[in-house]
Amino acid sequence: MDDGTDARPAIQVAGLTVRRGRRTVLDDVGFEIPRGQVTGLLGPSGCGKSTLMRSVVGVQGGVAGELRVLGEPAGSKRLRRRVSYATQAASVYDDLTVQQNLRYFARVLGAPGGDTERVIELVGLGDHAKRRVEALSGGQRNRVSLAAALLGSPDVVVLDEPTVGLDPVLRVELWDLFRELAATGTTLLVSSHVMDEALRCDRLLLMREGRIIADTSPADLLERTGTTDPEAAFLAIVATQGGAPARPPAAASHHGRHEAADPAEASKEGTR
Ligand SMILES: Nc1ncnc2c1ncn2[C@@H]1O[C@H](COP(=O)(O)OP(=O)(O)OP(=O)(O)O)[C@@H](O)[C@H]1O
Repeated sequence: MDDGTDARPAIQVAGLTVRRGRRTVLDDVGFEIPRGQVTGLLGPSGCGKSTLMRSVVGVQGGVAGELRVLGEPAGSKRLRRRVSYATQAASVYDDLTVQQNLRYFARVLGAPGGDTERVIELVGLGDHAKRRVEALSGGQRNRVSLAAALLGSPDVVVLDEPTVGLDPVLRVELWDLFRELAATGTTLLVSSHVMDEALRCDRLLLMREGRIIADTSPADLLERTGTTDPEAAFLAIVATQGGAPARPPAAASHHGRHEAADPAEASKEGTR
């Protein structure tokens, strides 16, 4: 666990450019993420959120630029147990129970005994611990994946759209969990295309078309744009940049999952 004595930002990114195939998917992106806070990465589908997260955890190919996590180069061995990542597609075994999945991941990660039960409770799956994952709903499966990302209490937790497919009550519960984790010193980077979730973050990175268009806090975002809701704020920022009107991120309530086109990339995906 991060002891909080290192004042450097948890994540430092400068001049990050990513090419996927012939496309420049991230274009000269730079930002810093403070420790012990929830930073939201928000933007419309396809703007590059997943690519950015994959870069931060060191599993993205075609990356140029400077990326440091907890002071180490992104993806370095020393970060293996300190940084966790839950992809959009739940990375779990269907034919095992929730508990068996997490016991397996706990062994692989060398997480302490008892951690399995702790994370199952944290994500609210206590009543489903003995059920096979194939019998769970999509949102419950995603929470198994989230639980795996919390094993071993990593210092930095990167979560790609963790609230997709959840009902409003569960969404609120998960955001409360993120806040609790941050209060104990964990740094969270959480992506969403639902702009309402912006208000639950400490910091915000708004993205559009491979660029960061705002690096701000929820209060500053609303004040700066003179708006009362984050969706309007996003549109206001796009307008000030002279861009074409964007389809507001929140307009999409459902959301397809990506598969890495490159099998090498796909094989690198996992909960950690
Ligand atoms: N394997 C790939 N090869 C080439 N281009 C890709 C590949 N994967 C994604 N892209 C493109 O990169 C861009 C960014 O994709 P990315 O998945 O990072 O966006 P996103 O903001 O996470 O979207 P979503 O919210 O829908 O998950 C998109 O335009 C997408 O079409």
